[in-house]
Amino acid sequence: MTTIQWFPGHMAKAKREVQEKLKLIDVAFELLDARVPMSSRNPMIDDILGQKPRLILLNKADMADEAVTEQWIRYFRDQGRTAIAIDAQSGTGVRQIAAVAKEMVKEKFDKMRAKGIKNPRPVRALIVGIPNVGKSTLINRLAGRHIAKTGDKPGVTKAQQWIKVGKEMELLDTPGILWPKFEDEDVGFKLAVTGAIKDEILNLQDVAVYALRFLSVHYPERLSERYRLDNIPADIVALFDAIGRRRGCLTAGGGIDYDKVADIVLYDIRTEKLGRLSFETPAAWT
Ligand SMILES: Nc1nc2c(ncn2[C@@H]2O[C@H](COP(=O)(O)OP(=O)(O)OP(=O)(O)O)[C@@H](O)[C@H]2O)c(=O)[nH]1
Repeated sequence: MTTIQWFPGHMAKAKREVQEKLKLIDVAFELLDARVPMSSRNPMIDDILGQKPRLILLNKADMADEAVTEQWIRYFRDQGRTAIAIDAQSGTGVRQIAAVAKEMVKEKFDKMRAKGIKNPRPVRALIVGIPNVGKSTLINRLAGRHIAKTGDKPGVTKAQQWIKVGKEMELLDTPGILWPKFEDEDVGFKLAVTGAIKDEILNLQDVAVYALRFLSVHYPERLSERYRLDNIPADIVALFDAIGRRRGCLTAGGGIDYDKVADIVLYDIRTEKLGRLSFETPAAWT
C-alpha cells in the first residue's frame, strides 16, 4: 500500500499528470463520494479539467441518503453539469455511464463523421478522483474483470493501457489521483467519518464527536433507534456516556471508555448500521 503525502510539489505533479492524460481522452469521469460530494472533490478540479467534457459520478450511492443524492444530482444539473449516482462495488448505475458519456461527446464525434471518418474510434475516458473514492473498483467494474488493485485503505492505485468497455468506450487503466481540500478542517472530518482518510491521521474521538454532532441534528431518530436512547442529550459528553452505557464501554475504573464509544460509532456509520447517511447537502452550497 502506498501512502500519498500531499505536499505542494506532489499536488503540482498530480495536476500535471492528469493534464497529460487529458490530452488522450474525450471525457473525464469525476468520481465523488455521494455521501460527501463537496469534501471528496478536488478544490482545483475546474482549473485542472478545463473545458474537457466531464461526467460527475456520485459513487458509493448505496451508502448515501437517496433523497440527498437526488438533491445533489439536481444541484449539478443547475450548474450545467451531468451527474449520475452509481455503486461501483455492486455495479448499480454503472451500465449507463458509457451511454451518457457518448452523448456528452456526440458533437465531437459527429464532426469526425462529417469529415468522412465512417467508424470513429471508441470514446476515450479517464477516471479522476481523490484517494479511496472507488477509482479502482470502478475501473474493474467497467472492465468486467480484475485490472486495478483496490483496497480498504487509501492510496492503493497502480500500473497504463486502454481498457475496452463494450464496443463504444475505452478507459485509461490508471486513474488520475487528485487531492481533497484538506486544509479545511470540516473536510478532514467528513473524509475521516466516511473512511476516506486513514484513522491514524485524526483523533478518533474528535472524529466521532463531529459525527455524533452531525447525526444529532440530521438523523437523531437513527441514533435513538440504534443505541436505544429515549432522547439525544444535547451535551456531547452526555451523549458519549449514554451510548457507552448502552454498549458496556467501561474502563477498568468503571468510567466510560470514550475511545471504545468512538470506535463503535464510526464502525456503525461505515458499515451502514445507522442506515444510509449523507454528510453534506447542497443547501450549504447554494
Ligand atoms: N459501498 C461501496 N463501497 C465502495 C464502492 N466503490 C468502492 N468501494 C469501496 O471503497 C474502498 C476504496 O475503493 P478503491 O477502488 O480502492 O478506491 P481508489 O479510489 O481506487 O483508491 P486509491 O487507490 O487509494 O486511489 C474499497 O474498500 C471499495 O470496496 C461503492 O460504490 N459502494
